[in-house]
Amino acid sequence: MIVLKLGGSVITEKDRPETLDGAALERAADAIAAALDAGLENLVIVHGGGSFGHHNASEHGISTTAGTRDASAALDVHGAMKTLNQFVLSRLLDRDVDAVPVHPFSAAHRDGAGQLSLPTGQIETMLGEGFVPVIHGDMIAHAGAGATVISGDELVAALARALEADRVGLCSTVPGVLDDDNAVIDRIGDFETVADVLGASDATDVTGGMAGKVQTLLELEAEASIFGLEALASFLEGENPGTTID
Ligand SMILES: Nc1ncnc2c1ncn2[C@@H]1O[C@H](COP(=O)(O)OP(=O)(O)OP(=O)(O)O)[C@@H](O)[C@H]1O
Ligand SMILES: C=C(C)CCOP(=O)(O)O
Repeated sequence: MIVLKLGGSVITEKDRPETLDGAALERAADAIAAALDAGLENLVIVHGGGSFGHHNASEHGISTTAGTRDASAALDVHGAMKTLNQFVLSRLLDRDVDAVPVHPFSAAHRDGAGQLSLPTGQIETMLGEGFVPVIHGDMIAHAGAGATVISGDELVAALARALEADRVGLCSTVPGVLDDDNAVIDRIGDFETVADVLGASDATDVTGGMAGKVQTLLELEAEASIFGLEALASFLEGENPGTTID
């Protein structure tokens, strides 16, 4: 079982609202289709927002903790994420990947303590029937707060736990987590050691950028890799490119 996130920073032009990076998405779709053709099974794809979702959420003052009870604001963010999801699906379908959507707003929620509930029976059934589920960062109902943002990174962690993933990969716009000299850090085992070099995203981002990503992945039992688009094929072939978080 592999849970793979396509970072919004890779598949979109993150600093230009609602702009796809078509060439990057096609490269990612090529690598995924080739891996499936070569026999890869049980792949769940998660994608982030990039320039879809983050700008809308930021304009409405919505984050993972600050919610809204205004349905049109929630649907503005959700709609942007569904638009991006449609782009991802169509590029995969063009390559004969049997990709199908999963929209968290209709399935997941947080309780009053912020604890996430994400049903996965539908995803397991999709996998069992040979589909490739494609789920995305979204809005979800949040008890006491209206609706808040759920990041793709949080979905990756929840899915990795629930599906007992063997491998977890985050394909981002950087070749890994970078140190002060912009060199890729090979392995990260605790937050404190790298806290000084971890920042937010360079672009508008309501879910915490690299710091949030590393923190979420450190809580996972499974090892996770953060790598760039050039290393996606090698990750899908079984290697651990970029930075390993364990
Ligand atoms: N030490 C670091 N090493 C690498 N990137 C870092 C570091 N500190 C901050 N960053 C920023 O983190 C960004 C990656 O996080 P971001 O959340 O934007 O990625 P993503 O998951 O690909 O996108 P999205 O959140 O839109 O899905 C990089 O583009 C960079 O701007
Ligand atoms: C709706 C939004 C903004 C979700 C974003 O998910 P992420 O890009 O993985 O942080």
